[in-house]
Amino acid sequence: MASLEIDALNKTYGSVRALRDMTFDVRAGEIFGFVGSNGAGKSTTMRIVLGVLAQDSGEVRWDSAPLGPDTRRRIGYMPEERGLYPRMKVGEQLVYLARLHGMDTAAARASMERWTETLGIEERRGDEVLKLSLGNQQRVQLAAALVHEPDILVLDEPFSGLDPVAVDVMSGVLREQAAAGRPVVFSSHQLELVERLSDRVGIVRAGSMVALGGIDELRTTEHRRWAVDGPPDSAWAAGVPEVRVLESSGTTTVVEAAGTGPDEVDQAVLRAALAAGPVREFSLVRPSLTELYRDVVAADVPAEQVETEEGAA
Ligand SMILES: Nc1ncnc2c1ncn2[C@@H]1O[C@H](COP(=O)(O)OP(=O)(O)OP(=O)(O)O)[C@@H](O)[C@H]1O
Repeated sequence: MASLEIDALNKTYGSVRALRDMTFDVRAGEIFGFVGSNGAGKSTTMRIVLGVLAQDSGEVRWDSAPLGPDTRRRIGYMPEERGLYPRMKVGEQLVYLARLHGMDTAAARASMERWTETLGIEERRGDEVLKLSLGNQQRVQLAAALVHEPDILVLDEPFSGLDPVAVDVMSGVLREQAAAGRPVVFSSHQLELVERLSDRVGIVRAGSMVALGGIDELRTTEHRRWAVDGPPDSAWAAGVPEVRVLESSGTTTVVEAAGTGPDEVDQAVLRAALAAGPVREFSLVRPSLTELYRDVVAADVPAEQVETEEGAA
């Protein structure tokens, strides 16, 4: 099945190096969460995919072929800066956008009706966009990305500013789109949401991809921690080589293996705990995406990026 490949993109704005060899792929039928701090390069990458911005080098491919204007027309894009006509009515605007993408009037109208219903804004079809709340404007923006029935979805912060019900509606739509075999890439700073929704996640720092994979994959490779519910204090853990106590509360002790540690360190932990008393629970503690993100993003940023960004400020 076709996938969207972002291959070694580089982009410089004056003295700011926004992308350095940005590389990842979004596979057919998957939701890819694109995360990174402000200014990391997410919007720049998405704009290059859309062709609204040109890269200095690198390539974007769909189904192994470089992306051209025809394929780009098959992308549903939600730009960060949003792009609706504020004085145009919601329904007319969506029909107009669908027509621009080549749909005939009847299909455009049917698609507008379907998406406004799915997104809960059918009552607002006759209203000018600027009269809508911010959250409803965002629902219209998603409808605008979907109304021409695209094959690929590229959404820049689609969840920002949405209430929990709207987040659920939007998440449901993204899941359905992926289930229909489309690659879906979205950026967000809401890491719990990204963790819940994404099949794979890419963490960007200073214009490069620094961690990439399924959530479980990322969580198991970075940390080796165990929670033990058993002996009443954590003294038993002191004697286990290469292990330190992270937390201790009541009968629960959380320990971490130093470095990668030997493979059988979990067995050594369990044996030490059992030697001190009965163990009721022994489990691997997996870090959340937020913890992983902090570890990865807080690592040193290349000096060049810091200098150029300060220089540009
Ligand atoms: N039009 C532009 N002119 C000059 N510099 C720009 C321009 N657009 C982006 N940049 C710079 O490029 C870098 C990457 O910005 P980009 O908007 O891609 O980041 P982002 O990851 O989307 O950030 P955010 O999470 O804040 O939206 C930043 O240093 C930014 O200041």
